[in-house]
This record gives sequence, C-alpha cells and structure tokens, in this order.
Amino acid sequence: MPKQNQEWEEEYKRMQQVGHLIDKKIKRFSQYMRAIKDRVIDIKKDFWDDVTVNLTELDDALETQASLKQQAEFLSERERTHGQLAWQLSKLQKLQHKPYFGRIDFREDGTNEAEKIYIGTSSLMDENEEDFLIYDWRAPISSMYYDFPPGDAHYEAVDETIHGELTLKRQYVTKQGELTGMFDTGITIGDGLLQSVLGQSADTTMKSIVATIQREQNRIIRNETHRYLVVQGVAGSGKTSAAMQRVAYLLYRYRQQMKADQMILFSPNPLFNGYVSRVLPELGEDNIKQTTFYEYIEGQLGDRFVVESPFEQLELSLSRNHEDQTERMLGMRHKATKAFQEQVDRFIDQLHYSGVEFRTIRFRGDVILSKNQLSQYFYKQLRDLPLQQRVEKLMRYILRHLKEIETTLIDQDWVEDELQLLDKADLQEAFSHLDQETIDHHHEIDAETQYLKQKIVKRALLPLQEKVKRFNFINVKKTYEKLYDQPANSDEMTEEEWQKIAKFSKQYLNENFLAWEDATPFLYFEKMLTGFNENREIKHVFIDEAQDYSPFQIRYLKRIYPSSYMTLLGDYNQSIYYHALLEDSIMKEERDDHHRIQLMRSYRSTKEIVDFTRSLIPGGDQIEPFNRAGELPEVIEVDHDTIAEYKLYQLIDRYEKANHQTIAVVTKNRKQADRVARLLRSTYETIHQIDPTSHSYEEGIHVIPAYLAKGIEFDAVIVYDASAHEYLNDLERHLLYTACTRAMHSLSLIAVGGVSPIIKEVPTNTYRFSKIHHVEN
Ligand SMILES: Nc1ncnc2c1ncn2[C@@H]1O[C@H](COP(=O)(O)OP(=O)(O)OP(=O)(O)O)[C@@H](O)[C@H]1O
Repeated sequence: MPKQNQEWEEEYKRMQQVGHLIDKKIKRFSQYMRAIKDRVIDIKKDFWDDVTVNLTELDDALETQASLKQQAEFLSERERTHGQLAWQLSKLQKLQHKPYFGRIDFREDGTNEAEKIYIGTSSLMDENEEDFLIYDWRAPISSMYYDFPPGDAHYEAVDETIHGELTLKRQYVTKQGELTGMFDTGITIGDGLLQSVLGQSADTTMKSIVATIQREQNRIIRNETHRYLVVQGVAGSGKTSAAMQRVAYLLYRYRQQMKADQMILFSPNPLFNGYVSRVLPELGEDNIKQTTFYEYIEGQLGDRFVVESPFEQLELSLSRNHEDQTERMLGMRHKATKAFQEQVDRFIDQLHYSGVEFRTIRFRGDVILSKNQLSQYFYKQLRDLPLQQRVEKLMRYILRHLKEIETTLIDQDWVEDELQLLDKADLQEAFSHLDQETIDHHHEIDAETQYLKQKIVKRALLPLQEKVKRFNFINVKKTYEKLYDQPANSDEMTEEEWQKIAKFSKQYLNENFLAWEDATPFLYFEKMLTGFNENREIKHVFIDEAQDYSPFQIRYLKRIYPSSYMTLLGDYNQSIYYHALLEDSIMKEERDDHHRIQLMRSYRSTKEIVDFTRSLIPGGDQIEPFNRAGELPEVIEVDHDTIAEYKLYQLIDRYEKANHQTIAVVTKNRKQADRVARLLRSTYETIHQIDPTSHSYEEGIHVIPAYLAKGIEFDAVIVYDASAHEYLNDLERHLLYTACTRAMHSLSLIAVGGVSPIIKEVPTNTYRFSKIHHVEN
C-alpha cells in the first residue's frame, strides 16, 4: 500500500476508534447520570422517612437537625455530581461530531521520538484515563498548532519554555464524526481549510474559528499579561471572533478563579448580541454577560430622564441639516474629550466650597429639613471632609433626623385616621407583638394603639428614607446645570462657542432630556458626588467596536470596573460617531498601560471586495486581503429613483439565484431604510427590516441602516444609495466603508444622481461601473 494510503487508513481508523470510545463514554455517563437522578428522586420522595424527627428533648432535636443536615448534604452532593456529569456529557456530544480538527507531531529537544498531539474542542483521555487521545485547543502544547509551521517550535509550559521541533502538521475534515479529508500543511494554518470555511454562506449567528485561528489572532486569544489589551483590526480581520475565542480560553485557563458571569461584553447593538450568542455554547462554554453601553446608561438614568440613544444621535449627525445643528455637533465633539472631563473635574473641585444644590426634605407637605439647612450642614459642619464623605455623612444625618421625629409624628391627626383603616393582619400582628404579661386591659389597649401608630409612621416614612439613601436630597441635575454657567477655560474652543453649547445643554436638561453626549458626563458627575458603585465581581470587560466610545466613556468604564482586565477591539476606519473622528480616539492613543495589537489581514470578504473597500479609506493599501476569489463589486449610477428601484430588484433576483442566503440592502439612515423596505414589501413576501431593538436576523432579504449592520455580515450587500448626496464627509466615508465591508461574497452599490466622490477615488479596475439612463425592457 502506498504510504499516503496507509496513513489515510490509519487516520481513518483512529478517528473511528476515538469515535467508539466517545460513544462508549457517552453511554456510560448517561447511565451513571440516570442512576444518580433516580437516586435523587428516591431520596426526595423518602426524605421524611429517612430522617428521624423527634423534638421532645434538646438532644433529640439536635439529632434530628444532624439527620436533616446529613440528608441535605447527601442530596446536594449528588446534584453537584449530576451537574458535572451533564457538563462533561455535553462536551463529549460535541466531540462526537468532530473529535479533533488538527494534529501536530512534536519532538521535544533531548528526545528522539515525536509525540502525536491531536487537537479538538476539548480533551479526551483514553480508556484507562492515562493518555490524552485529544488535547483541548487551549492546552499550552496546542498553541504550537496555531503559532508554527513545521520546523523549530516552542510553547510555554507552567513555568518554562519547552523547545523542540514540529515534524508534522495536519488538518482534518470530518462529517458526522467520520474522517472525510486531511491535508498536511507547511504553513501556520493551511489556506485550504480557511478557503473552504470562508467560502461558505454567511450564517445568521457567528461561528467559532477554533480550527483555523491565525497566529496573530492567537496572540490576542492567549494574551494573559496585559491589563488593557487594545486590538486595532481592519474590517473582517476577526476581532470579534478572536474575542469570543479569548473568552473561551480565559475560562479554561482560570476555571477555578473565574466563571462566565464574571465577564461582560459591551456590544454595539442588540442584534450583535444575538449574533455572537452561539459561539461560546458551540465551544462548550457558558455565555458571558452581554449588554450595550446604552442599555447600561439607560438602566442608570432612564427613570429620571429621557436618554437619547446613540443611534438617535447618529441619525442627527448624519442628517443634512448640519447648519442648524452646528452647536449640537460642537457639543458632541467637546463632551467626548478628556478636556471636558477635566472641565467637569474642575467644576467638582469648586463644589467643595459652594454650589451643590439640595432639595428640601418634606414629609406630607411639611418641611423636615430645608435645603438651606442641608447646605449649611454640608458646607459648615462637614466642610473639611472630601465631597463623597460629606454626602454620605449628610445622608446619615438626615436619616437620624427622620428617626428622631418619628415620636413627634405619632400624635398627628393623619396617623389617627390611618389607624382606623388598618386591616386585620396588622391588628393581629400588633396583638402578638405585645408583651404577653400585660395584665391591665387598659394598659394593653394603649400599648397596642401606640405600637400601631409607630408602625404607621415608620411605614409612611419608608419611601422618604429610601430616597434619602439614594441621595435624592441632592439636586444633581440643578448642580450639573451650573457647569454650563462656568467659563470653559479650554484650549479646545472659544468662550463664545462654549456659551452656545451651554445654552442648549441647559435647555435639554430642563426638559429632562439627556442628549447622548451628555449622558456619560452626567452619570460621571453624579457618581463623583454620590460615589461610584464599583463592580469588583467582573474580572474581565470586553468592548467591541471600541472606536465608537469616547475617551470619556472609556474612562468611565475603567472607573466602574476598577479591578477588571479589559480587551478593547475596534477599527478607527469604522468610527461612525461624530466624536470618534477625534484624534485622541482610544484606538489611536498610545499609552504605556495599553498593549496594542494590530490586525491587517481581512478574512470576511473576497479579495475583489477587499481590494475595492480598502481604497475607500486612507491607508487602506496596508490592508491585506485573504486570497479568496469572487466577482468584482459593481457600481451602478442611475438618473432617478425609478431606475434605482428597478436595478435593486434585478440585483436581489440575481443574488437569490446565486443562492445567497442572506442579502442586505444597506442604507445610510433609518428614513431610507423605511422607504426601501416599503418599496420591497410590495414585491417580496418577506422583508426583514432591522431596527435598534432587533435581537436576531434570519435568512432572506434584509433592509438595515449601516450603523446597525456593525459587526455582522451578509452573503451579499447592496448599498442604496451611494450617491454624492449621501456620502461626502469623513463620517460618511467611515459609514460607507462599514456598509461595504459587511459583504462576504457579493457587493454592489446603487447611486442615484452622481456617484459619491469617495467612490470616485477608488481605482476603476477594482469594480465594474455602469451608468443607466433608462430602464431596459
Ligand atoms: N481564523 C479564522 N478562521 C476562519 N474564519 C475567520 C477567521 N478569522 C476571521 N474569520 C471570519 O471572518 C469574518 C469576520 O470576522 P469578525 O467578524 O470576527 O471580524 P471583525 O474584525 O470583528 O470584523 P468587523 O470589524 O468588520 O465587524 C467572520 O466570518 C469570521 O468567521
């Protein structure tokens, strides 16, 4: 038999054998689990029969207690074992479909023989639990699979670096647990496998990339040394994929110290949350916490303000009424900066001496403590303390005061009135509470009334006490407003410009409206006064699309997660918020405490699409396309809407015939999306229109504003409309780039009137251009 065939035979057989062992283990685990379950049911059923309940004597009662405790411990021990087995079983079931995807043969220096290391999503021991048949992809030794071609290689073991030689590197293709292909590779990860993975249709949920992780991505996944890891990666470079793999890696490495719910992912929108939600379960791990920054802010402030969403703010900055909005735009920019944070900090410093606005404490309309009294106490008695301590002390002072007045309130008429309205349960409770030894009947009635009255007063005071505990006695809004009465003293803008910002900012606050750019500064300000409720439970924060966060927002997040590690992933060319055009964007900032990794290779789209899209942005020539061939993108210029609509139908039909599962018509804003969706609904039965609340998407035709398509991908993308009227400035350039880079296999752009000048900068050999003046029959 030729060597190749023989090797194939051996590999085929091995996978079969491993498969049998997995089946066997699954069977054994299932039986064991069933037995435990039956036992637990029996125990629960017979629980009271098996404990001896005797409470007559102290000794007997203690014995009963011990017996109960023993039974309960026995139960929980069984339940724990059941849980662990279920977890292992689910891992085995995953291995059943694909036991392993790779193999390296590694000969450690000083030894003669190479060890065969088979790598899969989790590890598997042989029958005797002695040798690894499969190594978990996250095991230290597995890292060489991602990091080295055959030849010299090394990996980090517990406390030393192991050197040696990779004598073989092999990849496997499997179907339902059966080996269907294998190839040896001379490079880090074979392009062949990657080609076939990337050539597939877009999924409506993200897949794990465990079998084809690239070396540069592996550096992100396995980074354990840096507190703040910043990944600047071009569109489609696998930032999100690497982040999800990194979560799985960290959960494996720190299994004893960290659980999935101690990590949190801030994502750009709810749709993205749904999109990535399957990756970790696919890898056999629990999902981590997920939220959007807006959801977080809304949770903090939504009960007091109408908080503008980032998308509403974006719609505004993308509208063509910039002229009317000059001040607002100026404000958006300024309020994102560190300079503004310093301005807020300076203002807070001043509040040490004067300026905090208080609310008069009233109870049933009567003044308990006037705002002047509170201010006096704050600025005189407590003046030597730091602000937050003062606020805390003042809170305690007010609560003490409320306690003191309880007795004086008891004799007020309203208490008597409420006494008459008490229900039976209250009266019964009062009886049982009273001292059993009260003999004198009159005495008893008095005491009972007194007790009930106290209870009425306490109950009535409760909501006020709660408010006080939440520092409601400080009028944060009114205090914050005073910030806008201060001069800016900033190099960033003239005082005149600041005055304009100040005017509308105050007006918004008065209307209880928090513009998105004011939301974080306001919350920061509030927390600086009343204290940050720092979250030390969370050990790792992931921020995707980090380029869209202002420096102010990032600083805020660092503040509320003070002991957490952070992984920030983004792409400054996809910055779509007005403030994010600032030079001091987090993605560009060089800081000693930030470790930066750049990803320049783009995997999502065909080479043709990458060649086109990279020319839309400055410095795009640095972007390296992955070599997967497809058709040239198409730019279609039409004279008016009717032809555009006709072309839109034509393209959709073409993409449907090409078997593209997900087709997206990407618009610039919501208004356009509404219009296009209305139009398409007249022809197609199902059109999915994505809005800021969408949590998932399906196969079919979608209409989506570009800013909601962030982070996700489609087989085919049609940008509508890519005209000079819509895409002109830097922000729109980023938006257009984001829209086009969502396409995996096909991309076309329809422009009504003149094509955007941004597209005109793109070399004409990277796309097909057509200009249509009338509809062909
Ligand atoms: N090593 C890899 N193996 C297989 N597929 C990969 C790999 N890296 C990236 N991909 C694929 O490329 C596509 C883009 O990946 P991902 O969404 O993680 O990139 P991104 O950098 O977050 O993109 P963007 O910033 O444009 O949203 C996905 O389909 C992903 O599965």
